[in-house]
Amino acid sequence: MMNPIYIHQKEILKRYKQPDQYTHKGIQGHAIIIGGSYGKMGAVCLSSKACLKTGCGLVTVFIPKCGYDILQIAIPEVMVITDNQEKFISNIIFDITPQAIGIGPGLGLEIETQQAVYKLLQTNKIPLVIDADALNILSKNKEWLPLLQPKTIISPHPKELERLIGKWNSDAEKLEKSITFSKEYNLIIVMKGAPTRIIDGDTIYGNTTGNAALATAGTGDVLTGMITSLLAQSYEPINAAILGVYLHGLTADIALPETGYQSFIASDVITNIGKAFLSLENLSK
Ligand SMILES: NC(=O)C1=CN([C@@H]2O[C@H](COP(=O)(O)OP(=O)(O)OC[C@H]3O[C@@H](n4cnc5c(N)ncnc54)[C@H](OP(=O)(O)O)[C@@H]3O)[C@@H](O)[C@H]2O)[C@@H](O)CC1
Ligand SMILES: Nc1ncnc2c1ncn2[C@@H]1O[C@H](COP(=O)(O)OP(=O)(O)O)[C@@H](O)[C@H]1O
Ligand SMILES: [Mg+2]
Repeated sequence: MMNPIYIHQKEILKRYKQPDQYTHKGIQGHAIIIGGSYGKMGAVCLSSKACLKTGCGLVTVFIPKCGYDILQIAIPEVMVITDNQEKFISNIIFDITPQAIGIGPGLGLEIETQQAVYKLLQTNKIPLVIDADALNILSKNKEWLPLLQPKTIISPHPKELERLIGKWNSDAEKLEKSITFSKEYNLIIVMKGAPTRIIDGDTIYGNTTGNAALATAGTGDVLTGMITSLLAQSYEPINAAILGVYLHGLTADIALPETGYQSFIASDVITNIGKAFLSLENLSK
């Protein structure tokens, strides 16, 4: 098995694209975040806000009806499309053409939601990030995996990964099984953990940022929004995954002296995305 390529500043600066002074929101990418269910609308709030704060020009969410007021009040910059169902998603239809889709945060596992995901995967050609319950839905329906477009990004935490690839007995076996899975379906796996590793076929990237402050509800939902944002801004999927994971970890490193491990929450990731980007800008000068 190959040694990991460690993602340090040098690796990041090779991949980071500086903003164009004359850009406008219409060419900064339009992303859609699909997720939410009754009691888990916070996951979509976090994900969509992180998506905007990572530089995407326009962000739309697709959520069940019960989330309409929540989203519009929590993040006025985000546009909202609702499902016909009140408490969960049952049919994903939207009349926009986004450049990237993030699906899964807070989505739930209702049978109708599972069917809606199936329908989307059957026709979707837009770059996609799959997380949380959308991954759990795939675990319950593994025969749908061949529907995924090449280089779709999946971002499982260890339990979600186990549901997808089965149990492992050592870290080496976990990596081996993940590489086999990545090659079989031609996927990029953001293998979340401490540290997070990114698997693209036989290539393993090891992230170098982040700390235990990230062990708190919703930080994964934020990461989904960040990676989706970079995809919508035309980053290649592997670069969106690498840069997203790096910046996400960097926010926790930047915030730690002020928040300590205990009081850091997922919203603090979002608050510090700006400083994380600025540190890249300073380095590239
Ligand atoms: N505010 C909101 O709206 C929020 C909404 N959210 C939404 O909730 C939905 C369910 O997502 P979820 O991840 O909480 O549940 P689930 O898939 O059963 O996994 C939990 C189990 O996995 C394990 N585990 C996890 N991490 C691990 C690790 N690093 N290392 C090892 N094990 C680890 C651990 O298992 P254990 O160790 O207990 O066996 C744990 O019990 C999803 O849609 C999500 O988006 C949340 O994001 C929170 C904020
Ligand atoms: N001890 C840790 N050190 C570094 N990163 C961590 C640690 N614990 C969790 N993380 C990171 O926090 C995020 C948690 O994601 P996830 O489990 O999906 O959370 P949620 O579903 O609540 O949003 C991942 O990016 C993971 O790598
Ligand atoms: Mg998660």
